[in-house]
Amino acid sequence: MPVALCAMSHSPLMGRNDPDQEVIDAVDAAFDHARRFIADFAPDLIVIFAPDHYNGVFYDLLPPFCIGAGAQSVGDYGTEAGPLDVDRDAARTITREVLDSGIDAAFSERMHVDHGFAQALQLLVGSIIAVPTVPIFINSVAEPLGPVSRVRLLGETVGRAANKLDKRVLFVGSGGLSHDPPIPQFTSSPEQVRERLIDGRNPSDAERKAREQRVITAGRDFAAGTATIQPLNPHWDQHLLEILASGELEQIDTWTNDWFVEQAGHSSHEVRTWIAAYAALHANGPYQVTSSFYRAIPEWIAGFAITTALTLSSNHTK
Ligand SMILES: O=C(O)CCc1cccc(O)c1O
Ligand SMILES: [Fe+2]
Repeated sequence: MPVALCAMSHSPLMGRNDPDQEVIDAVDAAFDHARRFIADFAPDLIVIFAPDHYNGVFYDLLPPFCIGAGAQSVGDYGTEAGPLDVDRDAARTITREVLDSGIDAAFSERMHVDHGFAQALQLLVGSIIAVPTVPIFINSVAEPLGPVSRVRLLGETVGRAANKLDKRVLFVGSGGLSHDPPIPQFTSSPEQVRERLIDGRNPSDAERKAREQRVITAGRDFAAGTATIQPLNPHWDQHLLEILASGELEQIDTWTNDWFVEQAGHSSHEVRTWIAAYAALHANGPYQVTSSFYRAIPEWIAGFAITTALTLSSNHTK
């Protein structure tokens, strides 16, 4: 069965701290294109790779990867809350293949997910329950992180597993590219913040709002040039997009985690979700990027990209 890919940056500052209308229109057009691409492909299943931002996964038990056979969206930043429509059988099949191949992914029957998953699903297919989904968490925020090469191998095995499902599978990656929003680092945080990073589920409405407001304010300051957060890096972003489009994903294996941070900020690790999605596509044969949008958007604290891709064998088949 054919497979396809859509990878996209997310940012909860969309609609909250907007850039010029011209930029919004360009992003809207790129999302319209992605939505049409997905509608034309008509996926039976979405396998979505996304990070978490201390809303669903915490330092009390922090796996590098986790596959959900059931998942619950926390509804941060006004995203849709509640259960995702998870294809439990597909999740178990994929998990077995991943574990058999020697990738020690965690597994959850009730994975808690945040805007990393929900915003992507809402923007691409309208809702967190529009299309049966297998959600795959990739830690991209909470250090320490393992080598990025492992993410490629995870994606590859997920791609092989998806190939055996007898379903039209869309791989989605959600996150990135260069950006450094104000997410606390455990080692440099005071005790009270550490506690929230260890076990911060179910914050009060006031706590959640205060946190969200801090990020929104940071976006305003960043766009005004008065924030201390790291600049976006459009050159690095373009370079990454070129490598992903080339299919030579092993090139990224040599990039160290420190280099990601130096070049593109702490949250650039979120491109792990893109690497996994592209590796999953790659496992199904040579592919072609069919559309690629990029803008550096400081208002959203995001090197913001949207790409779509198809394996050559899925082109023009249905
Ligand atoms: O609230 C947070 O923890 C971070 C929100 C956030 C902001 C900009 C870009 C992102 O990718 C993102 O996730
Ligand atoms: Fe993010």
